[in-house]
Amino acid sequence: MSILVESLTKVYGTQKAVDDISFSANQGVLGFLGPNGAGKSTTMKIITTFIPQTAGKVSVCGYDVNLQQQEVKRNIGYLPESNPLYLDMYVKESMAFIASVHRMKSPGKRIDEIIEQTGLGPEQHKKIGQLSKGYRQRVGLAQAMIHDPQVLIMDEPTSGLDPNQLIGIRQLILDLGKTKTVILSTHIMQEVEAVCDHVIIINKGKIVADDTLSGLRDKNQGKTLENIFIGLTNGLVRL
Ligand SMILES: Nc1ncnc2c1ncn2[C@@H]1O[C@H](COP(=O)(O)OP(=O)(O)OP(=O)(O)O)[C@@H](O)[C@H]1O
Repeated sequence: MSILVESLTKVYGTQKAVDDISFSANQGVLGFLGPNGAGKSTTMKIITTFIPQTAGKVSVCGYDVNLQQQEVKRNIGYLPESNPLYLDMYVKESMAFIASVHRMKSPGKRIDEIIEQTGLGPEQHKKIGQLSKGYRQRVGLAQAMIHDPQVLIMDEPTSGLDPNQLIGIRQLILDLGKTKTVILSTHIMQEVEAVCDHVIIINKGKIVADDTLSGLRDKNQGKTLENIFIGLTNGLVRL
């Protein structure tokens, strides 16, 4: 199992952001959905070792996020929601920097490969600060993928992109899901329909649906994914 989350809870002060959730993920694209404040980013930050949990157990490729952080980081790529980038660095220079953080030896070939894969070729000689939002997002993706991790966690990777760029990034996510485990957090239901095999819906820190996209549709015949989401996150339906 690539990702195993067991009875995970996170409390910030008096606020319970994640409340005793369990799920697993394997190769493919898992859509991680929920309304604002549901606990998605918190869960992703725990899986990627950025913050500790209050209770429960999380492992990535068999490695415990608390006890084996280096192994987890080696196996995971993370594109956070507001992705911090070094605006003064050139695209290629930034890739080389991230490769050095991962202690990659002779990363030149891999950098060229990832620039090609993320469609950054035409912009690769620019500074990150000179890039459009969509291309900056591609830089973030390229940085998350440079060390070829088995697991990729993406927090709203297509927010603010134009329709052409959206298609490009979605295709990339779809391709990644053929060999890797991808967790994709998004508010765009069309995107979920386009790329996800498996869907988890979280509401107020609790999982209210965990199913394949087709399973979810079968159980809610005639409803759009948007209506299923609204029903589940307003407490009207429980699966
Ligand atoms: N550092 C923090 N300190 C206190 N409360 C926090 C902190 N980070 C998140 N929270 C709270 O935890 C809850 C879950 O937040 P989280 O960011 O995980 O939600 P989300 O599902 O990612 O939302 P969104 O879709 O808006 O990004 C929210 O009520 C939020 O205010």
